[in-house]
Formats: sequence, structure tokens, C-alpha cells
Amino acid sequence: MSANATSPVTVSLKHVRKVFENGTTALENFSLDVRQGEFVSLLGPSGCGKSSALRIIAGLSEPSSGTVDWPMADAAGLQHELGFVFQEPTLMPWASVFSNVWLPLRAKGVSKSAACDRVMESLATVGLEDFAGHRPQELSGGMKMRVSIARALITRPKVLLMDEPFAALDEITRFKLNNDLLQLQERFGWTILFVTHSVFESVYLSSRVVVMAARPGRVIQDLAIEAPRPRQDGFRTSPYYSARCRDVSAALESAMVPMDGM
Ligand SMILES: Nc1ncnc2c1ncn2[C@@H]1O[C@H](COP(=O)(O)OP(=O)(O)OP(=O)(O)O)[C@@H](O)[C@H]1O
Repeated sequence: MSANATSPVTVSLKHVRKVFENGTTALENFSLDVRQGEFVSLLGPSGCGKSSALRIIAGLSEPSSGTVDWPMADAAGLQHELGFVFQEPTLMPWASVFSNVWLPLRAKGVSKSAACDRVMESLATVGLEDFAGHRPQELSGGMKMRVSIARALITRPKVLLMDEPFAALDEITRFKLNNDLLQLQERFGWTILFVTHSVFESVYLSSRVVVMAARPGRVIQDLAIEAPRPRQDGFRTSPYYSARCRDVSAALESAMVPMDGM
């Protein structure tokens, strides 16, 4: 499923401001609509508030002012619709792959036997069904990240929030997981909000790249990446890809310009 300008809005942030207790203003007048089926990347210099924005969308942090609305979801069902993937896979080292993926259901009181089909389905989605009995330390970095994704998928979310999930991986593994993620999004119709530092990754994956600037964190450009989806490796060498990478790099460069001579 591809999103377009008429797809319904999944989440809408209006004039969000986030000031931490120590006085740091992480976000100022941050507004963003994400539509169903979109793949939106947040890109910007370190400290521009990407993670703060994602945490507010996730409900892990409250905005100081402004609103976050989920027009299509009722509040009670919202939690089940979100999946989170962070940069560190944060797996329990003493537990099997199966138990790590089971965790979100276990926390809801679902027994191991009742969860079994769902856990195996999630592991199969990321190609790890043969590794259910392994411990995390027996897996490569890319496989650990797949386990982390499988764990996020166990509640069958409709929206995935991903905070630099592939940043710690080598480039070949990262490219492979990029393609897998695009295939899975096509299959399940997820809406994805993705934080990255990489211009190249953001253009490859996204239907929109939202470029942010720091001090205070705000949106400075919103660029559509209009190449057909799901994309494949050939896209990385296409003239359109190069041109969009140049546009996004230019936007990022302007985000680096300090305000008021800072
Ligand atoms: N819990 C906190 N308390 C105080 N300040 C915070 C807190 N979390 C983040 N900040 C500050 O808010 C600003 C935005 O941080 P945030 O982590 O959202 O940026 P980011 O764009 O995700 O950065 P990076 O790319 O380095 O991960 C930074 O100045 C940061 O120091």
C-alpha cells in the first residue's frame, strides 16, 4: 500500500513544544502530520530533537505545550497499534530469542504456549524462525536487530516508530535490512516514522524526509521522495536518487547554520 496526499492522517502534531526540567528547549513549534502508509524520516543534526519528537509520539514523554492527535485511533486501542525499535536491540542476554520476542505479550499476561504461534510468526517475518532457541550472544548484530524488530511486531502494530535502528550495523547488513523493512512495509501496510542521521538511508527508505534544525528543534524542510515503492538496490544508483540526496544534503546543511551567530 502506498500513501498519498489523500490518505487519512495517522498522527498529527501541532505546535509541539518540549522544555526539559533543566530548561533545555528540545522542540519549538514542531508540527507534523503523518499519513497512513507513509514512511517518514526525521533527519537532522545531533540534538535537534528527533528522539524527543519520537518519544512524544510514542507517549513516553509529554509535550510542554501543543497537541498530539491520533485521528483514526481510539485512545484505548492506541498502545496496541504502536511498535518501537531503538538503536540498541536491548535484548535480555540470559533469555532465548523466543523469550525475548514473547516479552511484550508476557507482560500482558499471555502464557508461553498461548503466545507460541504469534512468536514464531513474528520470527518468521524477519527470517529467524530457526533461531528461537538461541541466546542473543550467539547472533550477529544484524540478527539481534531482527529479533528486536520481531519483538516490536508481536503486538501486530500498525505504526512503527524506529529510532536509528540500523545505525550500529555494517553497511551491507544495513542495506539488507533496509530492503527487508521496505518489503515488510509493503506487505503489512505499516506507517513508519524513522529517525536517522543518514541522508542516503533517509532518501532510500522514505516517502518523505523531514529535515530538522536544532536550538530549538523544529522542522525546516519537508521533502517528498517520489520514486515508486518498494525500492530495490537499483534505486541507489539512479539519477533521481542522487538528485534527491543532493537536495536533502543541502537542506541538512542549511539546518547546520547556527541561529543568531551561535
Ligand atoms: N531528559 C532530558 N533532559 C534534559 N535535556 C534533554 C533530555 N533529553 C534530551 N535532552 C536535550 O534535548 C535536546 C534534543 O535531544 P534529542 O535526543 O531529542 O535530539 P536528537 O536529535 O535525537 O539527537 P541525536 O541525533 O544526538 O540522538 C538536546 O539538547 C538534548 O541534550
